[in-house]
Order: sequence, then structure tokens, then C-alpha cells
Amino acid sequence: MSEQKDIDRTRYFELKKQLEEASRLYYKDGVSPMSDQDFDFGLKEMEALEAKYPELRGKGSLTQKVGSDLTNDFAKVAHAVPMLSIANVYSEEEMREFVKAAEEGLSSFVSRLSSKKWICERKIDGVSLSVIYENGRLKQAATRGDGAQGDDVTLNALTIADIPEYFDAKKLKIDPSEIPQGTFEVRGEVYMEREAFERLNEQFILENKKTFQNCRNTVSGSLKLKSVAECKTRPMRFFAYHIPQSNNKTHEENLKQLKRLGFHTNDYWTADTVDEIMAISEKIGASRDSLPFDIDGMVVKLNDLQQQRELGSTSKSPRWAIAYKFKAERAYTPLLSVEFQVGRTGAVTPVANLAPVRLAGTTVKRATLHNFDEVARLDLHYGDTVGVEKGGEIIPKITDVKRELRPAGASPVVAPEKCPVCGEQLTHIDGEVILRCENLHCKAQVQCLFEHFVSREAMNIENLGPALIASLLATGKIKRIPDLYRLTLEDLESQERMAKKSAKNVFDAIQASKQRSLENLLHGLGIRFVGRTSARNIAKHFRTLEKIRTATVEELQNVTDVGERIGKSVYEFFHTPLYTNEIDELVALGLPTEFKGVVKTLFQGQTAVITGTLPNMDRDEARKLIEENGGKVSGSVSKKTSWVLAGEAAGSKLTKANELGIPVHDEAWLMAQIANADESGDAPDENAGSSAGNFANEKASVSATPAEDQMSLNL
Ligand SMILES: NC(=O)c1ccc[n+]([C@@H]2O[C@H](COP(=O)([O-])OP(=O)(O)OC[C@H]3O[C@@H](n4cnc5c(N)ncnc54)[C@H](O)[C@@H]3O)[C@@H](O)[C@H]2O)c1
Ligand SMILES: [Zn+2]
Repeated sequence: MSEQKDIDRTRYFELKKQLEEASRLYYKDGVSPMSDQDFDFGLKEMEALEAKYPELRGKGSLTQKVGSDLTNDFAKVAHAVPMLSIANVYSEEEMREFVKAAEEGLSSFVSRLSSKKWICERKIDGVSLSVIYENGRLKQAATRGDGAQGDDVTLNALTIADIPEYFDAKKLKIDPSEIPQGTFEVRGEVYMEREAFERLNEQFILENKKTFQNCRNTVSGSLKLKSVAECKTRPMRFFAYHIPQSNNKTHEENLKQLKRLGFHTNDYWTADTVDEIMAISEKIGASRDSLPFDIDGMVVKLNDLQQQRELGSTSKSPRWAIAYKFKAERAYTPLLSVEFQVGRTGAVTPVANLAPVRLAGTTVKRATLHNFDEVARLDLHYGDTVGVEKGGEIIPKITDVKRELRPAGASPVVAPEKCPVCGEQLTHIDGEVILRCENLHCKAQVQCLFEHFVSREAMNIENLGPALIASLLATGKIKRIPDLYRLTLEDLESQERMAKKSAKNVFDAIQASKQRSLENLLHGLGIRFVGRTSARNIAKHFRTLEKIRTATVEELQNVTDVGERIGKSVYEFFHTPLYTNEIDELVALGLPTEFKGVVKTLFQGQTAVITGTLPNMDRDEARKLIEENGGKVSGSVSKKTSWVLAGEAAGSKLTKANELGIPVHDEAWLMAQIANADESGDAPDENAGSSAGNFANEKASVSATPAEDQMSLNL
């Protein structure tokens, strides 16, 4: 193999790995580990390498298929017309190439439409959705999925007020004959306004939940919520922009039809030449900051639907449309200093303080440097003039250094050896590029440890959010975990902005957490590598805390899915005097030392209705059982009801359930469900990582950490 080929191949596989991982996080977890532009440029580089070495191009290559958002949580539905991506360009030159190729691919470009050849629209940064109407009534809504089939998210889509449930000719002031008969599919973008997104994140911070990075990611996470009730609290909106099987002649007519049917449609501009297209892109770009929602560019589509059909699509995107994406803006400014922030998980992130500079409508004063490999790659020196970019909503980053402007005698930025917060020696773990402080009692992490301890998957202490933890730490009311259980009502009431009633709620929640099971405590302790599942497996295996404390590494390794790494970590934890003293205290304070085997997620996300007389229990008992297992009980049957628990002499509720096709079960079914779940004893794990962070797992995982820690940068 030639040397160049070797280099190219190495680069290709490096890119492939990086982009596949980014794609997975983006579509499945709603996280953007890199900027969209970096992703797009990486993909273009892969394409170029595949063109050079066709043997590299597999059918499953990212360059050949759309990124998949499919999950196991929803039924799959096939798309009558594939839902594709849109190819993107970043420059006028590429736009010219696209337009030229499209026009050359058509037999009759000029003749069919003498003007309005192209339609330009804003490219809204959300998530695409297919909505199907049957004789004017909404029947189904699905995500793009892998393009061929998507997740059926009908119930969640129904929470979006912009999506009509049916077309009412009278209300719409249209002729009844305009209501599409038979199957009518509408495609559009679900999005969230910036203000709603910010409010939601503020709420999440108060509730001790993980925040979202940007509007798009919030929407992608919200559409996939298993609880419709929770989905309702996420104010999403919808723009319709496409009718895949249309009887109209042009895209413009489609947009007008959608509008008449009551959909919000995007503003659009018509163009005949590339010059006109570019002028429109200028206009769209200039208005970007004044819009209430995020856009990431402009979509240009052939107006004539016959011509669209003539050009067709590749396996990934139509040949009749292109996305002209905004280039990340870059500005140059002097680096004033570098701060080393210790994140919630102990990761040390270098953050640059910059001379303030205007960039993409905001003033930038700080930028992330990600990690020390990045600092080395940039060859960053104090006093350097650096380039900063803001891609999408992502925190600004430093892209390059103007070497020629470096002051004489400038010293390089180097990684600290000791934790800037606690002074502990920092470590590199298992080839990670990330430097960490591993001292669980480091002040930077104490906040994190408490947040983790009270999180839903650990001790589930509601109402004790990050702000209150910070305040309790600052006032010295808590230093170590056992202190939580010694807090008095007065301690809580004395915190700033703490109403009497809230203080009581928190106090009660702390006391109530003593009733939880051993695995919750074990998980909450933040033992390295011990996530929710391992904690549960270990607790289930040994049944009591005492047995875990005295287990050998070998005995620990007998537990399902516990290997040497976890075994050793648990053993070490329980043989470190600092921690064992703490455990003794916790035990004395009445924290759970036994595995109770309660499954709390059996009915999670489900809403039940109880009706009639049950043979062995009264309704209140049934309600308690359902609620204890994570379900909700509602008083009336609606489309949102998951199932009905019916007994003797059930009346109208049962009739209604049958009408709506909602499953009806009896008491024996309920008992069998609960018995089954108790026996298998395992809470399903799909939720891992979706709620309050899994401290131990994050520590062990490279990929989850940078995004996590970026969130706490306070830029
Ligand atoms: N940051 C990351 O780590 C990361 C990872 C993977 C993918 N991505 C981003 O996702 C992109 C791929 O996603 P994609 O396939 O959904 O493509 P895309 O988002 O770039 O473009 C296609 C989509 O645009 C949307 N759209 C918005 N307004 C529209 C309009 N007016 N008309 C038509 N469509 C409109 C539709 O949902 C359509 O599916 C990549 O190019 C990259 O930018 C980012
Ligand atoms: Zn430290």
C-alpha cells in the first residue's frame, strides 16, 4: 500500500468512527457532540475519500443513508414515500454547481416554468415529522426514523397545537370540497421557540434535571417522550412544508394549500437564477437573530413538481433540493487568560477568557478549549490572537491561532498537575484525553455528588435541586452526604428564597428517601464505574449492605455483569476509611441497607382508569398499586388513557374505553403484571442517562463527558 493511501485510510476510519458516534448521540440521545458544520465538513471529507477509494464506500456508510432516530419505545410505521435528508452546501460556488447539475438533469427546465423556478425557504432547526390524515382526520404521526420507517409518535404529536386534529371547513372558511379525502400526508418541521426552550431549561435546573443544549435537541428528546403528559409540558410548534403525494403542479401551490388547511407555513421567496438565490440567502441570514426560533440556513427547492419527479432522489436526499447552510462566523481576538474548570464529573476543562468580540449577534468573552489535546493542537500561548467560532447554538470554540501575532517570549498554555479546586493530583484515565480530579470530596464535585445522590435513579429526593444544594453547601449546612439527614426544618427554612412550605416538602422528601431500597443507596454513593444497573445487580445478589461490605473482589465478580474493574472499585470503596466511616453514619441514620426488589417503572408513562367493583381490593388500593409502580390514575377515559382496570358492574367508562379501542384489564391481570415484574426484579434500563445524570457512568465514559461538562461552563 502506498504511503498516501495509508494516511487516507487511517483518516477515513478515524472520521467514520467520530461521525458515527456523533450521529448516534445526535439522533438517539439528542446531544450534539460537535458543531453541525464540523459534522458536515467531516462528512464531505469522507465523501471525497470514498470517491478516491470506492472500496471504502459501504451501503451502510453515513454518506449513503439518513441518520436514524429509531428507538425501541414506539411502534414502527412504514413511510409511503421515503423521508430523506437534504444535501447541503456552504458556499455560492457549491450552490452554482448544484443548480447547474439540476438544470442539466432536466429535459425541459426553461420551457415548463418561465419564472419562479426555485423556491427558497428558511431552514428551521427542528425535527421533521410526517402527519397522515384520513378523510380529513389525523390518523398518524411518525418521525423520519431511518427514512423507510419511522417511530409512531401520534400521541405526542397531538400535544402540538399547531397540528390540526381535523380540518373544519367552516372554521377554515374553505369549501368542504377542499378537505382532502382518502389519505393525505403532510410533512413539516417540529420546532421550539427559543424563549420556550430557555424557560424549559430554567425549569429543569430547578427540578434537578439534565438541561438540553439547544432547541432542536429539546424537540428531538420531547417527541420521543414515553409520557404524553410530560410531552404536553414541552411547548412545541409545527411548520408544514411538504406534501409528498400532491395533485398540485408546483411546490408553491402545495404551500398555499397547506395554509388554507390551517397549517403554519414558512415564508418563501421565488428565484430564477443563482444570483437571486444568493441575494435571498443574504436576506434570510440578516433576519436570523430577529426570529423567535432557530434556523440553520435556507432550503432551495425546484418549484415544478413534475421536474422534481424527473430528477428523483439518491438513497439519501432528493436531487431537486439543497440546503444552503450558514457558515459559522469567525472573529479574531486576544486570549487574556485560561481558566481550568473542574466539571461536575471531575473533568478539567480549559476555558479561555477573551477580549470581548462581536460574533453572530452576541458578544463573546469566553470560549471552550475542550481538553488539553486541543490546547496542544492549537499550540496555544498566553497572549495569542485566536479565532473564535460560534456554530449554531453551541458554545463558542477556539479554532485557530495567529502565530504571526504571537508576542515575543509568550509562554505556552500547559495543563495543571493538581486540581485547581482541591489540590489533588490530576489523572488521565485509560487513555482518555480528559484530565480528571478523582477526589470525590473535591469541592467542585461535592455539588455533583449531592446532585447525583438525590437524583431520581439514586435516592430520589424531590425538590432538592442544584440551587438549594449549592446554597446548603455555601452556608455550611451540608458538607458530606450524612449531613443531609441531619438537616433540620430550621436549617432549610433559613436558606435564601426558601418558603416555609417548600422547606417542609424538602425535609419530608429527605426523610422519605430512607424508605428506598439498597440499590438506590449503592448507586447514590457515586462509587466509580457503578451505574444504576450494576448497583441493582449487586444489591440484588447480596441482598444486604453488610454482605456487600464484607465481600471479596472475587465474590463481587460473581454478580451479573460485574467484572474485575467494577469489582475492584466496589471493594476499594468499602475499604477506604473515609468512605466506611460515612457508611457507618448513614446506616446509623436509618438509610436503606436491604434490597427490597421494588419495581417502580412497570407502568411508567401509562395512565390508567379504574372502574367498577374489583373482586379483592377497593379502588384506592388499586390506585396505590398502580402508582407505586410508576403509573398514573385518572378519573375519566380519553384517548390518552393507556388501559382501563375494570371490575364488576363497570358502566360508562367501560363503554367509552371500548369505543376508543382502549385495552381493558381485570384485577387478576394487574396482579400478574406486578408479580411478573417483581420476579424478574429488573427495572428496564432504557431510561439510562435520560434523566438526572448517571454520575458513575459518566465518569467512566469519554463521550458523555465533554457535552455534560460544557453545560456547566457558564459561558
Ligand atoms: N452536531 C452533531 O454532532 C451532528 C451529528 C449528526 C448530524 N448532525 C446534523 O444533522 C444533519 C443531518 O440531519 P438531517 O439529515 O436531518 O439533515 P438536515 O437537518 O441538515 O436537513 C434536512 C432537514 O431539514 C429540515 N427542514 C427544515 N426546514 C425545512 C424546509 N423549509 N424544507 C424542507 N426541510 C426543512 C427537515 O427536517 C429535513 O429533514 C447534518 O448535516 C448535521 O448538520 C449534527
Ligand atoms: Zn479536585
